[in-house]
Amino acid sequence: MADLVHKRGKRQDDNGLGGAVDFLLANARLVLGLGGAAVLAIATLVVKRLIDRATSSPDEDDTKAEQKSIEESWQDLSLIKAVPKPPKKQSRADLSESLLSPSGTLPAQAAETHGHPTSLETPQVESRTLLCLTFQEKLLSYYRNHVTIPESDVALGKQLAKDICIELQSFLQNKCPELPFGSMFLSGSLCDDLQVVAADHVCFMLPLVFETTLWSLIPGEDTIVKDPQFWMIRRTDLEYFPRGSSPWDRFIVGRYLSSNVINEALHKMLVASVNWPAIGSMLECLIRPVMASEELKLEVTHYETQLNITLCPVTEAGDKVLLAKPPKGLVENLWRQSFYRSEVSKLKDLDAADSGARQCCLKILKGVCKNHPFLSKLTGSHLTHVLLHLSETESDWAEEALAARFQHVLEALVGYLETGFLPCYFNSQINLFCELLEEEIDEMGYALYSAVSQPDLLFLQQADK
Ligand SMILES: Nc1ncnc2c1ncn2[C@@H]1O[C@H](COP(=O)(O)OP(=O)(O)O)[C@@H](O)[C@H]1O
Repeated sequence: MADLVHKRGKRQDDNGLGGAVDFLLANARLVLGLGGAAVLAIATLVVKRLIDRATSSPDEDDTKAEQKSIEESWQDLSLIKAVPKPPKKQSRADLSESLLSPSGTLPAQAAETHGHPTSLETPQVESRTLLCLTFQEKLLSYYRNHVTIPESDVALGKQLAKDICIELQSFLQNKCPELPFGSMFLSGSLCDDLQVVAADHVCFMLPLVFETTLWSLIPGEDTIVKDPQFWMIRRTDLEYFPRGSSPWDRFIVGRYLSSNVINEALHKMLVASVNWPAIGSMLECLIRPVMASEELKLEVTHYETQLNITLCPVTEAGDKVLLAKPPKGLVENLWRQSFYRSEVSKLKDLDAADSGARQCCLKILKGVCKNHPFLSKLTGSHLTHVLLHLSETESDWAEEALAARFQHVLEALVGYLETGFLPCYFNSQINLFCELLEEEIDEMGYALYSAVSQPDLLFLQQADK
């Protein structure tokens, strides 16, 4: 009984909070204007959902509660939408349908009609077209003024990284001459002209060379994780070539080469063995290994320049590139297949073939996501795969179609977030969203859903930062 009274009391509190949030949302538009209200609404909705989650009692029907709160959230969002409210209740599942419905003329469609105006077009469509033209200009100006990094900064970052890379390679060779490392090299967006806003991070790829006869790959689907993005590296022929025959045998757990044990050994060396102060003073910079990090990271300060370096142990097996980067909080022996090289070269090839603006579109999106309160978990890799999927159905990637394509990417992203599944372009069984939390997916969904009808919001939130 006391329990029931407690629950009732709690529900009343919840209602009070929910009512206050709804009142706030309904009135924000009057006080703050549309843009301000939208920003406030997204933030408020996330808080509301967190409150919902935190206060919902465990014995409630979880599925029902989840469905209701998603429905309410989309309804709340319709309070701030610039486009007319859809006639029926919106749910997450209806979203892409309504975004793509012919009755709700999209800015993207309007942008495409711009080049071919017909006398039948209503003034309403023309004014939308005009809006989109302005948006195209805004995108290009954002690209020039916020996204693009001065060449001198890129060159400085690369030079600094190269110098540190040489020092680290020679340390590793001296410290562990028995381990067959390949030549360490610089990689990532800084080297592929795909970095945005600031030249602030780079990867050191450290190749691990294995004896092909002693190691074999086990697909992730055949392991307990059942995920095709991950692989295990199994030691074979232990009967004929006992433990110790391979220099990598000391990193075996069970019969498998442990990515985690290799990372731990390297972490120890980075933190305790490398003489960073000496290397730093020689290169006129301050180098600090990051202690509490799941990845192997170095923070470098060189006058005004800040550079984050990630050391990525990597091995190639046939056409596969595997990183010693196990899935978060799961089996430690796993190796992650990286599609970085394939995705970047595919994108560049497509642009080269039709003088397309895919890379420009990608960089604008990366710029937007980089400092966005809810979108920072969307990586360059996620965005690249969305662009590659979209390139299958959209053929016009000329710069003049940038606003339309940008809009389409936002819509496609909302669609993938709805299902919580972003298929890898090179293997549709792999879900590139699989490591995102449900809350993160929801937050991104809200932010992008509102951005579809008001893409300016994305830039507004940047300016506010
Ligand atoms: N040559 C490579 N081979 C395999 N994976 C790579 C390579 N270069 C980079 N990566 C992976 O790609 C990820 C993204 O690279 P990064 O430069 O951080 O791109 P972004 O700026 O888009 O985040 C890195 O974390 C790394 O794991």
